[in-house]
Amino acid sequence: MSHLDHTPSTPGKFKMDKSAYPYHGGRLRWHSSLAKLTFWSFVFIGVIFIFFYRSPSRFHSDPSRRSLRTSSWGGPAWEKKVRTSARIRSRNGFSVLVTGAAGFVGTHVSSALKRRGDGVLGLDNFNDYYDPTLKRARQALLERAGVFIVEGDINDAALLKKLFEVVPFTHVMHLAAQAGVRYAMQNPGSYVHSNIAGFVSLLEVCKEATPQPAIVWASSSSVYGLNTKVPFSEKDRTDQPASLYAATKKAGEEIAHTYNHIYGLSLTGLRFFTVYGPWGRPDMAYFFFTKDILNGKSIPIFEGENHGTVARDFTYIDDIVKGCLGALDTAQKSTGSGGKKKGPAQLRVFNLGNTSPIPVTNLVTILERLLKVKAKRNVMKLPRNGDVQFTHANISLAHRELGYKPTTNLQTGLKKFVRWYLNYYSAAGKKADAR
Ligand SMILES: O=C(O)[C@H]1O[C@H](OP(=O)(O)OP(=O)(O)OC[C@H]2O[C@@H](n3ccc(=O)[nH]c3=O)[C@H](O)[C@@H]2O)[C@H](O)[C@@H](O)[C@H]1O
Repeated sequence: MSHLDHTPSTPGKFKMDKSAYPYHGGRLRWHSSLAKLTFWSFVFIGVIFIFFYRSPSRFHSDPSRRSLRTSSWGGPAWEKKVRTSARIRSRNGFSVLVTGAAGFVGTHVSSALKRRGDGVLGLDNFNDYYDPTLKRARQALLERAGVFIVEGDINDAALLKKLFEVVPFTHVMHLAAQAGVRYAMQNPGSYVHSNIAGFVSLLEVCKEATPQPAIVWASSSSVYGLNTKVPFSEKDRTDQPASLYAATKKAGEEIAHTYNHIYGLSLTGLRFFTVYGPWGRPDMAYFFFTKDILNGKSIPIFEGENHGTVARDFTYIDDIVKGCLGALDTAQKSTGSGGKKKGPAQLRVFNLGNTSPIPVTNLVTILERLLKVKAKRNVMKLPRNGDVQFTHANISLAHRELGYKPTTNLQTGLKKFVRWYLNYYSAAGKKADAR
């Protein structure tokens, strides 16, 4: 019988029993030291394996985990870049921290603020929810305009604290989020990480700041969920979200109420309505429809029950930027400092839409004309993926309070988008990467 039969099933309790061996003298001692060496080598390899296997994977596909890893920051040169970027260059200007600055809306808002003389510092984790090269190209655009984007995650409290130590930001334009209605079914953790934990992490640093900044942040038209009353008004119910994305944006509005109530933070939520335009997001329909029409690929066009149309109140990016700047310009100061509230603070929510919902099929027709290519339409029932059948914004409140007045219709806006798309993707022979 081989001595292996004496090996218990739980190796950890394994104890070498010499009596199981018939040999004595030098040979026995040699055998037992070889066995010990073999045993401890396996233990050592096991420990190494566990260490590497358990450590965060550099190639983990879940952006919500990788985005916590931030590149190195700090030091005098880095602080100088931060201060220079955030320096106010116009009388009564603002110093704004723009989170998600390498994103679609973030890039446009940062550029507009910088152009009018505000100080702007960007923060972005450059995750790969969609093509990071597009984010890097936006970053280069902003760098040329004098906007520095710190590479980091809004969940990195130490980094946020450092930024507020270096710059007394007057405002935060919070646009960093996990966007996309349908992706929430594939990666729910990313929505909790960015839209809930990330927002709380940011608010925790803002409430401790002295002075506290005023905060304007991106909510979403999706909070109206399954509502049927149109157009959607800010006072309407928002308790029937159709997607996890919508639920995290609704939660954001409740979290904003809490930090306003306890700490005196001035908070303005903007409910964006399907924003589109140059430098847009490849995961959105107008963008990947363009790519697929050009590539002769069929495009899935959703329709409602009984062939009902699916429509969106598509809103052009330049109009959205005006709404964002109007919200920043009318934001009252936060009343607290160092985490202590000193009086009631402003709390607002606005619809930023175009007030003219357009069926998706019409969007495709406009794209066909602009691209001069016939689309291969694959009409299909609206899948149960978090999509809603229609959105339609009542913007009278934003018009009254922010002076918000959208001027770009879908035909005009898509023409500008297509011009940018053809130029961007042909210029460097870039491959369009839409999710
Ligand atoms: O307003 C918002 O707050 C949200 O706007 C955007 O969501 P949506 O309005 O869903 O935009 P988008 O995906 O471009 O689909 C456009 C239309 O095409 C339909 N659609 C979509 C995909 C497809 O394959 N086929 C199709 O018909 C689809 O049913 C829809 O009717 C942002 O992504 C989101 O982050 C959030 O900001």
